[in-house]
Amino acid sequence: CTKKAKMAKDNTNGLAMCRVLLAELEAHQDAWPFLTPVNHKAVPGYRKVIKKPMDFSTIREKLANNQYLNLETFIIDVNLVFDNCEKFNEDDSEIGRAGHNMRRFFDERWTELLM
Ligand SMILES: Cc1ncccc1N[C@@H](C)c1ccc2c(c1)OCCCO2
Repeated sequence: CTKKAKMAKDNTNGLAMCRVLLAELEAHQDAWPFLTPVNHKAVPGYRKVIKKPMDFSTIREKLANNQYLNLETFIIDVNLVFDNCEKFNEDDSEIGRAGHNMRRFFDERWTELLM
């Protein structure tokens, strides 16, 4: 088993974990604000404030197009969803709370799967 073969196996395992984690994020009851791209026509100011929009359906598309090298690049996009949420929404708002709940859920799940 060469180093390269081990790396390839790790990436395969990592990508399998991305699929499991994404399915769980999409199924979460607090996922509703994050399932599709924010329509900037329906949300004034969003396009100006949020430089790198991201949502679960875009992550699903990127995963299907093999655009994630490994688990790490996937985690970066998921965290972008939650960082955008914190930037735009008050902590004490429906969407803000959903974002905090989803981030906590995600952090707990990927650390469980990895440890
Ligand atoms: C994650 C996020 N951050 C900031 C604003 C919106 C969103 N999510 C989008 C999908 C959304 C959620 C609720 C909405 C909405 C759009 O349409 C405008 C009317 C109110 O209802």
